[in-house]
Amino acid sequence: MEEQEKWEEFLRWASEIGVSDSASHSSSSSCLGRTLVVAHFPNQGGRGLGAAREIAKGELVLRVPREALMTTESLLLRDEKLRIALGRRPRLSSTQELTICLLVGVGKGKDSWWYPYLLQLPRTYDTLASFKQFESQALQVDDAIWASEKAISKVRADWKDVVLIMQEIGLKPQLRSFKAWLWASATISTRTLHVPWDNAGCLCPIGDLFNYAAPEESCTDNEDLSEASISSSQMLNSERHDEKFQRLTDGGYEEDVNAYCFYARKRYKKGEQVLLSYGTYTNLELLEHYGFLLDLNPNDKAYVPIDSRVLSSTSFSRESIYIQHDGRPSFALSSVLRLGCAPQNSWKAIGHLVYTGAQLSVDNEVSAMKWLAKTCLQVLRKMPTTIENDKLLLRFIGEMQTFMPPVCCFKGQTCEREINDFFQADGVCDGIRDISLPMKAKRILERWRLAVQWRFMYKKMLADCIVYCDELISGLSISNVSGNNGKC
Ligand SMILES: C[S@@+](CC[C@H](N)C(=O)[O-])C[C@H]1O[C@@H](n2cnc3c(N)ncnc32)[C@H](O)[C@@H]1O
Repeated sequence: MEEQEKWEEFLRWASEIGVSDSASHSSSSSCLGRTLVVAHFPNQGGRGLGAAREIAKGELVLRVPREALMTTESLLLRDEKLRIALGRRPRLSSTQELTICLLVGVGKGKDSWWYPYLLQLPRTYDTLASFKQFESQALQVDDAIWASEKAISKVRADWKDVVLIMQEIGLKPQLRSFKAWLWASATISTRTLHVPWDNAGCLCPIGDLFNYAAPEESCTDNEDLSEASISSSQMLNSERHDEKFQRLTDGGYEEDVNAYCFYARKRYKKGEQVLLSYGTYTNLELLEHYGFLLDLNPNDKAYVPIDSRVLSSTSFSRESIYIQHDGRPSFALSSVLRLGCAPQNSWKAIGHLVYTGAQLSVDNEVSAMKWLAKTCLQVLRKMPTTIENDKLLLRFIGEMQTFMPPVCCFKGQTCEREINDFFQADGVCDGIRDISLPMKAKRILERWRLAVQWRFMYKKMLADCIVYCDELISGLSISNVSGNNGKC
């Protein structure tokens, strides 16, 4: 079957089971077309859902009935043998169960009820768990390397746990392999949506085509519902779901209608991509769970080492002490630094002031900012490459992704060693012919690009923090001098 045919078959199947982008009932052969269309958005997730018309903020844009959702429960309902096998293993995690169920579903081929949906799933993913040693090392920052190594060993341990069960239930050897497990776990990690009855969540046909945008803090007034040109029934829906604007995600399972419902988080023009917030994630978390990064992520964070004595003398959690995406210290980081730069014997007495976020004194503020700038600089200096090196390397990787320049092109470049390491990495040179890279090498190249982009953005946050601190210090010094002048 041609790709187009498979796709139309999928939309027909979804329409027949009640998936719809329209509030009014329709017997159309496609579940989309009235509010949403599938389109390609090269810089924002590739395949995604675009607005088929102007969409008002708060409007219901898609409804996926419970029957269409692929969950462990719905899969087990259709497979008694599997239900009995899993029933005998109560120690499996809900995600392990769903992963096995998904592989069993894939193994059924055309006999699976979800076959048209399964055919549309991506073949590969770039989540941290799929990183090999070369890509993990390319992250350069210990915490990030550790996160990727942890993700890799977790997915392997989960697989080892269930190999016997998969054999027992007669899963074909290629579906029992680690490669298949990695694929199924990444499918679940990147595509499941929350449901109240299962921690593993659900796979939601059509609903999982929404690409991600980070949640915004507040919605602008000029996008108010009253201005939107929506019908009264849509308005009713909008009013009913007013509270959803306050939430971090804009879709959810609704018991009263037995369906997963998705709402527009803002007004969309025709043709614009309709995006969904899966939650608040740093770039490392996005990479870990979804295999991509945002160039501009308002929730990104960089952690710097802090003296444990200062840390333990406040009640701020370690997670709250970070540099923000724009280089500014978080409230907790500023507070902790102010305390750390004050004499230790005064910590108890000034603790309450620190929690209010107030500056203690100009000198204290300058010391805190100096300490932060110095720490960022030390961290940057310890990195194997600079921001400029990474920028250049990203350019080279981009070029290598479109055409393969001869290796001698990189001779003498600062990133020559890392490029050589790429060619030494497992699988890159297998089957390499003149200028075209084999598929496996292209996958490694993409994951390497993500790793370099991640470390580049991490370093950029530290560099921006230095600029922020320097500006603050000079501002404070000027006002201090003029203040002193005034006194004199
Ligand atoms: C739920 S799926 C969204 C649909 C997906 N693009 C598809 O073709 O099926 C989530 C995946 O889409 C991609 N994605 C989503 N939002 C993205 C974004 N803003 N930028 C880049 N990739 C994104 C990532 O690969 C992610 O794992």
